[in-house]
Amino acid sequence: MFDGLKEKLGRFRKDAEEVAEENAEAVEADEETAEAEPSEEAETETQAADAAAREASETTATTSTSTSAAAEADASADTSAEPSADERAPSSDAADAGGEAASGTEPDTEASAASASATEAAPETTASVAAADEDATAAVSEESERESESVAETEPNNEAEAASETEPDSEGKSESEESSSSGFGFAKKAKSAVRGRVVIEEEDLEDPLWELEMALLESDVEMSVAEAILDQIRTELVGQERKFTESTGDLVDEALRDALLSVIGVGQFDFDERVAEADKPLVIVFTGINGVGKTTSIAKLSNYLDERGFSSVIANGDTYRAGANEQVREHAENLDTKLIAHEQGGDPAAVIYDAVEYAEANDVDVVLGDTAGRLHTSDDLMEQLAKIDRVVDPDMTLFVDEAVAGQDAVNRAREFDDAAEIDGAILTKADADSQGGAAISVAYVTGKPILFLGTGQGYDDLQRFDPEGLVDDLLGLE
Ligand SMILES: Nc1nc2c(ncn2[C@@H]2O[C@H](COP(=O)(O)OP(=O)(O)OP(=O)(O)O)[C@@H](O)[C@H]2O)c(=O)[nH]1
Repeated sequence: MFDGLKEKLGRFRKDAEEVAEENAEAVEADEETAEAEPSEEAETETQAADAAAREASETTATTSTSTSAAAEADASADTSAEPSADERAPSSDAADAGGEAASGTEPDTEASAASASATEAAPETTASVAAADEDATAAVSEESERESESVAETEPNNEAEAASETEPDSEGKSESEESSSSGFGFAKKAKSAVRGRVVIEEEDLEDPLWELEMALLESDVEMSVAEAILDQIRTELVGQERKFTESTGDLVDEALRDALLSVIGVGQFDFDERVAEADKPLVIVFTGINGVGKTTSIAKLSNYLDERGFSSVIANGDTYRAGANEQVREHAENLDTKLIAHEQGGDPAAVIYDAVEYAEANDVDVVLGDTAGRLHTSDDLMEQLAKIDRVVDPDMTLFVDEAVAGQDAVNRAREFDDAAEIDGAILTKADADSQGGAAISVAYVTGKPILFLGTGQGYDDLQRFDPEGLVDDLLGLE
């Protein structure tokens, strides 16, 4: 059942999960960046530079923190693999915001950490990077320049420098470019990670969502329903800081599950409870077009009620089609259920009325009234339905159509509901439907619940429609 749809939803889950996972990884990596201690090796190699910088800072004013001074200091410290002046600008902001300073100096890899520190500051902590950088900046004397240079020159073979020469500041740049192009600031990412949360950008989900929309439409899901599903996924997944609990896959599944449930579950009520609590007899009339499985569904429902301890009488209100009485009689005999029928061409409202009287006289719990399959475009047949409504005033009108009819079934449900208001729907032949478009759309479009699915030709092949169970089945979450 609905295998094609399952496959399409599976594809979306995979794509969206990958996107979410990418972001989650980025957050984690950045968080490490923000908090990482530099390696011992890098620290040792840069102790001299650190000392020089500190010495210089002790002898000069520490309040000078202008960017131009920083650029000068950087220039004088001079290494081939220096981060850009901008990235290293020791503004007071940078000194305050450890995360951003870390981003600039990139101490998350041995190479870049060493590169940054060897030139001017020991990255004992991100704050100290900024502070030392600031101090070194202030120290623009020839002496400190020479000291820094000599320190750098005395350790020409260290691994860090070699690495920094072969890997200049490209990493730092690409990361800052990445941050700005995604509109997803590093600070926010890091903040999210620190709080154990993950943020997903709408643009990241654009492709998977577009593919999901196409997949839903291909599966005959009504356009407004597909849009409602997408909107809800967007609202739930995008831009929200969500607890990064189990996995990003769970996050996507949860959003998709909620979105599907919100459209599939519209108007649900407990059918069995309604029957149990109703004044007897409860009168149910069935509407729908020819050949979709109305008569078979009535027989199945009679069997379903019987299994739950409710008696029923079938009224053949299909006085229009030759052979209809024989078809229903066969079911009634098979199920040992009372049948009320009139001659072909009789008044359907009168047949159902008789069945109600029979039920009242014989303590029968439920009247199941068949009607002629009619095209929703046929005015007199639709008028007959209105007459049944007036004469019998049924407690429940159930619309029956084929799940396999997809979009057509959805349109018919809407039109029948307009002509003779329905209380719910039965979708037959769900066993032969791989798309699931009608099952997903009918309730949302009509505002009335799908109550049963026909899943075969046997009397037992009638399932209570269970939105949660269906969604879990569609998502393989059972
Ligand atoms: N596979 C499958 N076949 C079904 C299901 N429900 C009904 N059918 C078959 O669909 C065919 C039509 O069913 P009917 O009950 O005669 O349809 P109807 O809507 O009463 O048709 P009219 O009496 O012409 O209005 C029959 O062969 C049924 O066995 C179902 O859930 N699954």
